[in-house]
Formats: sequence, structure tokens, C-alpha cells
Amino acid sequence: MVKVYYNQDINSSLEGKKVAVIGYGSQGHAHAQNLKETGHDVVVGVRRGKSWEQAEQDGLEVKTVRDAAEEADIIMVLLPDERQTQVYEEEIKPGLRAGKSLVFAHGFNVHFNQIVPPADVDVFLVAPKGPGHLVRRTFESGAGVPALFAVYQDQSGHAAETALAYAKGIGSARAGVLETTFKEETETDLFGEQAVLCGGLTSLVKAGFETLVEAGYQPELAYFECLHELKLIVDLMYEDGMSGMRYSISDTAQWGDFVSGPRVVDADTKKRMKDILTDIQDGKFAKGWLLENQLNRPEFTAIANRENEHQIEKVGRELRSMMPFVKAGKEKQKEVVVSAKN
Ligand SMILES: NC(=O)C1=CN([C@@H]2O[C@H](COP(=O)(O)OP(=O)(O)OC[C@H]3O[C@@H](n4cnc5c(N)ncnc54)[C@H](OP(=O)(O)O)[C@@H]3O)[C@@H](O)[C@H]2O)C=CC1
Ligand SMILES: CC[C@](O)(C(C)=O)C(=O)O
Ligand SMILES: [Mg+2]
Ligand SMILES: [Mg+2]
Repeated sequence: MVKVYYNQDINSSLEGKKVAVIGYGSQGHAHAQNLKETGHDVVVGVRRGKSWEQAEQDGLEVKTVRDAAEEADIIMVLLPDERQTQVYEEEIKPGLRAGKSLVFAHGFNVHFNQIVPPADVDVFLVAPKGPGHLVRRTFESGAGVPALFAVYQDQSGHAAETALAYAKGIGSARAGVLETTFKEETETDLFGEQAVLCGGLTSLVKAGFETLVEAGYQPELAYFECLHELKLIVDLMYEDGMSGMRYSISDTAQWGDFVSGPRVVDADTKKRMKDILTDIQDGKFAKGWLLENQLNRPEFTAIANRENEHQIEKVGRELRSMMPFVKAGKEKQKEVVVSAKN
């Protein structure tokens, strides 16, 4: 079995090093706060505005991207992928002197040659396998989100140790950290989010919801059946795998799972998944996404607006407003602080 690193396997540290977390969004706020709470010297690099104010409110040292990159030894780039190249060229590169580490949470820009780092720095990635808000929330509850690390350039001879220490610092080594390459991380992450975790899932949920509503069933019921309950089912899979989930459901449901699941996701679906993977591997997806951004995102914006107005979203907003515990859960988890070693 592949080596999975846990806290007790990682002896390297970031002691004496300053970490600049560039960006304070989903991943940025989690990395910066987790690292600070595990005793690291952190500066957040952002532009003036909402993120700047939030990071200051959270008690972090905040500077411009250029100043943060200038003074840090380790520069973690947590800006949206499509914005990274410009900010890197204009504000990070000037401070990226020999011996520093340039770090990413996704290999997109390095793998697709949008950012070409100088030869005299370490370049690696630490990519949590989960949304940033959960990287923070699980950390606060004493747990963690697994992560991948990969070394692209090892100028110092210690890039892997630094990457592992960073992963430990954000709490990921509580859950498991494994080594990969920039190519493998980039391609599998894009595939996972498109085919399964985000694209596959939202399309599956919408198709189920629409099938019921078009057949005359109540939209509220269809929402509970196809979206709300999904979390409860996935929680069981998260805790105990597919068999653990199947243990908890009725045998009727399990038989339906066995005979009808493959009718929904069949060999044709898998064939289309392979096509999606090919578009990722040969760069077609990346090219399209970068072009969409150069054009100021016309299609992205149109689809996002349409999706937001889908009946499942409208019904969901209403139903969730009557379930304050669904949102409160986010806050509540913070109270369940179990002691865990960092
Ligand atoms: N989202 C996730 O959970 C995951 C993301 N990743 C990777 O992590 C990286 C960060 O993604 P994510 O956290 O989603 O990013 P976000 O979209 O959440 O990042 C937003 C942050 O970037 C700042 N920002 C945007 N443009 C600029 C700019 N021109 N100059 C300065 N700051 C800017 C924003 O500041 P402002 O408020 O001023 O706009 C904000 O602080 C990506 O590489 C992504 O692929 C990896 C794993 C999971
Ligand atoms: C699943 C989407 C993701 O890859 C993630 C949260 O891991 C992302 O890019 O946001
Ligand atoms: Mg991901
Ligand atoms: Mg991703």
C-alpha cells in the first residue's frame, strides 16, 4: 500500500520560516487560521477590500500581496486558479527570491504551463481533498481533511519535508497525507469535481428532482428526497463506506440500489466520463476555461444565473429557512472541540 503520512510520521517543521498565505477565500482563510493556531508565523497577502478586513478581524497580520511575498520564506498561492498567473507575474514574482518556496493547493497553472517558476526556488503543492470551509471547520472540531503533496522542483533538497510540515500545520496529517505529482493531482482533481463530486452530483440530483416534479409529485417532497437526504446518506458512506451505508438502509432500498443504480449510471456514462478525462488530460478543458475568463465569463455567468433560479434552489431556500439547525450546524461544530494533537 502507498505510504500515507500522519502527524506522528512528520518530524520536519516550518520553524523559523514565515508563511505568506496569498488570498483569503475558501482555502486561504482555512490555511492561514489553521497554521496560526498550530504555532506558525503567518502573513496574509491580499488586496484592500473584504478579504483584507476579514483577515484582520480574524486576528491575522495582513499585507499587500507584494509585501507578503517579499517578506515570506514560503509563499502559498490561494487565489482563484484563473487569476493566479497575472498576480504571480505582477506581485509575487518580484519577491520570489532564491531559496524560497512557491506553493500551490492545485497544480493547474504549473501543470498547464501558465506559471513557470524560476529554477532557484522549491515548488510544491499541498492540496486538501475538501472544500476550504471544511478544512477550517474539521480542524476546529479536532479532525482534519486529507491532503496530497507533490514536489515539482526541489532546489533545497528538503521540499518534501517542507510540504509535509505544511500539511501537518493545516491539520491534514490528522486525516492522512499522500504523495503525488502535479500532473496526477491536477488531472484527478479536475476529473473528480467535474464527473463525480460537483458536476456529476448536481446533474444527478437535478435529474431526480425534475423526474419526480414532472411526474406530478410535490417539489418540496422531491427536494427532501433527492437533495436533503443525500447528505445523510453520504455521511454514512463517509463514516463507513458503501457497505456501511447499505447496512443502515432497508433491504428494499439496497435491492433497488443494486438493480436500478446501474440503469442510471451505465457503460455509456462511463464512456462519457472517459471523454471528460481525455479533455482534461490533453488540455482542452484548461484552454476552454482560460479562454472563458479572457472573454469575461459570458457562459459561466449565464449558467450560474440559470442554475441559481432552478426550482430545486428556490424550493430549497424556503425549506432551509425553516431548518435553522442546517445553517447553525456550521457554528455548532465549532463548539465540539475535541482535543487532538496538531
Ligand atoms: N475551494 C476549495 O475548497 C479548493 C481550492 N483549491 C485550490 O486552492 C486555490 C484557491 O482556491 P479558492 O480558495 O477556491 O479561491 P477563492 O476564490 O476562494 O479565493 C478568493 C480570494 O482570492 C482573492 N483574490 C482574487 N483575486 C485577487 C487579486 N487579483 N489580487 C489579490 N487577491 C485576489 C480574493 O480577495 P478579494 O476578497 O479581494 O476578492 C479572496 O481573498 C485554487 O488553486 C484552487 O484550485 C484546492 C482544493 C479545494
Ligand atoms: C471538489 C471541488 C474542489 O476540487 C475541492 C473543494 O476539492 C475545488 O476545486 O474546489
Ligand atoms: Mg479538489
Ligand atoms: Mg479542484
